Amino acid sequence: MIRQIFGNLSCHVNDNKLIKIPNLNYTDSTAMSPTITCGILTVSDSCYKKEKEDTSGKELERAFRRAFPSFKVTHKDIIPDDRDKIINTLNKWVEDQCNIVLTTGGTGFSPRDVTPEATRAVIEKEAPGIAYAMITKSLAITPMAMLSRAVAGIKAQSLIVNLPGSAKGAVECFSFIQECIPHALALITDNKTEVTKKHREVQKRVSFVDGCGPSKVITDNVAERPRESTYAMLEVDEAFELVLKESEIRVETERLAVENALFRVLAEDVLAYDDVPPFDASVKDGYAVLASDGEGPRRVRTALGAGDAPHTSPLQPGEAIRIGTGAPIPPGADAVVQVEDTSVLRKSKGEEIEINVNKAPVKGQDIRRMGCDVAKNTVVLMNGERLKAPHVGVLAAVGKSTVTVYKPVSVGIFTTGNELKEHYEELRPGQIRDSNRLALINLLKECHYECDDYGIIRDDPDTIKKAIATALTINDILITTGGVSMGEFDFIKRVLIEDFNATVHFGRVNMKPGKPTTFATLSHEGAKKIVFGLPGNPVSASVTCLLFVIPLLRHLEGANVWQWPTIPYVVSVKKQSTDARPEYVRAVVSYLHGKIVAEPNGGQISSRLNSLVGANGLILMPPSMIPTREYLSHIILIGNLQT
Ligand SMILES: Nc1nc2c(c(=O)[nH]1)N[C@H]1C(S)=C(S)[C@@H](COP(=O)(O)OP(=O)(O)OC[C@H]3O[C@@H](n4cnc5c(N)ncnc54)[C@H](O)[C@@H]3O)O[C@H]1N2
Ligand code: MOO
Ligand SMILES: [Mg+2]
Repeated sequence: MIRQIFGNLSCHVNDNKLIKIPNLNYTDSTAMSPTITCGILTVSDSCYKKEKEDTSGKELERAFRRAFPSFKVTHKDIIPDDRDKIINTLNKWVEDQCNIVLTTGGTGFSPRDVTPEATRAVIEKEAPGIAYAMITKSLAITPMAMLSRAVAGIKAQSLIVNLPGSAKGAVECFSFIQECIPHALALITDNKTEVTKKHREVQKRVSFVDGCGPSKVITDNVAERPRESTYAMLEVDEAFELVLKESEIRVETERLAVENALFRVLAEDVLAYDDVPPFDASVKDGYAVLASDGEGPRRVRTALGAGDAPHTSPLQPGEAIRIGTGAPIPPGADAVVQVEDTSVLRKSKGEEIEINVNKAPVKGQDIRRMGCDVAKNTVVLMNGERLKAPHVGVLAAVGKSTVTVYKPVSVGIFTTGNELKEHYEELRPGQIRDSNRLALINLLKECHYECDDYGIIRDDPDTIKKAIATALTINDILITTGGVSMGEFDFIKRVLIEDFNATVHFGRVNMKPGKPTTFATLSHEGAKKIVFGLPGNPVSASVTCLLFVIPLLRHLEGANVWQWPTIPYVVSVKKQSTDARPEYVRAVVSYLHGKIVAEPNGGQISSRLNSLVGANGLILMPPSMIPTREYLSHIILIGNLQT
């Protein structure tokens, strides 16, 4: 059974423990007063006529509320692509003192698209930087972004921003500018306290950044570093949803000879060039006969083996043609009688002259009809299927010599830590061997992904910055390990934010192991890049690679199955630890006497990589405060089930 592994995890959540900060990448200045108000205006002929649902307006409102829980959406409307109507509505909302008006729709090239023109007629000052930011960031996702004509500007104390008409485009563009909205509004409304605070923040050199969310902590000084992480603790399923949502990058395809395509994912539906088999063929070694002759004697006219062409005149009543398995059925014959159901009546010089059919044949018996395995011009394999041995065999059978497959995204990896040495080096006091790099590179290899190795990087912001820049110039996805928790040498998040202007979508996940798992996207040299900052503890690094990185790689590679298979499993809740996180227990899972049995694979401390040696499953243990003794959970199968 294959299904999404994270689908049912939310039931394991202890709500009291959740810190729900839905968006991490803005400053929601709740301290600003009075309450900021927003209007969301959908400009669309078809939505106005109710021919289409207004998903863009709804999604945008949702994104806005998530980003700014303390702001109020006071105005909403759907109007047609009509210049005067747009102008009137915008003017009315400005008069009503809406602080920010987001429009969606009418920004493109079609004749009816007039939102930018109407907006320009209303605003007093244009804010081209906002439109520029949206276009630049969108270009990293799609070249279509260059077709946007969106305008942003200020009238009185209102900021008006045009967003694209598609729900995805509108929400995406909003996410690109949301960070600056509170400060923009503080400036427009002349909120001096907020403005000064922000200016001080921006000018200060950032040393400890933990979180870029509401309680962004900025200090030069270790004694003032945050005592609590300011990253929201996301549930695993929430976090993975974000990974999927935020990881849209262009995936290329290539054409490969079938013999080199093992484990690649098909990027086309494959049609059979030929019928398989290409002719009616015998299923047995025996005699091609006429069923209507019933049982009794047959004169053996000739013989046909596999590979022979059936160039014989049609079979006559009373005749048989000796036939081999896979040989073409001769014209006229309508059944095959296996040799076991016959006896020899007459022979000459070792050749059969006459045989007896001992059992009356049935019409069609032991004949494999042309195209019965695969019919010509039908789809035999579908886009998204990963090619394993039988797939390659089927491709060969239907006469396919090359196939279009997706190119796997390119991945790079480095580990961080001043304590780390290569596995072949001598250790000095305080040093340990780097096990994460080889474990992860080989875990990826097991899943058929190659990655570029950038070695061990010291815990130093400049060195980390250079390593990230080098890797992201070559790779689309970067995996790092270490340096993502609360320590004074944990620099990964800080470098990503400060030096790469990355959006850190999450920096903490409610899971054991793997709590400080970090996921960020950024634009580097004009292209969108993805960074997984995995925790340094060896088990944490491997488990989070299994649960986040590998499913994403499969998804990006176009595979229609990207999650590990799961099986339902009842766990007995014995432990009572203070650590409330749901735990992914490394286990040996077997099928014994009709039952699934799972044994934890020794000590489960996050440094003990041996817990993964021989483990084929991760038992999801509920958080320790769940009071029941038995709990229906599931096992994630990361290897083959033992029997
Ligand atoms: N005050 C807090 N401390 C820690 C927390 C926390 O919430 N508050 N979280 C703990 C958890 S959970 C984890 S997991 C780790 C993650 O730490 P980092 O990602 O910052 O990783 P490092 O500090 O660099 O290293 C942690 C640990 O792993 C060893 N390590 C690192 N890299 C490798 C490698 N390539 N091969 C082998 N071993 C490696 C390193 O020596 C450390 O022992 O943070 C906890 N702390
Ligand atoms: O979450 Mo950490 O990964 O416990 O060791
Ligand atoms: Mg650390």
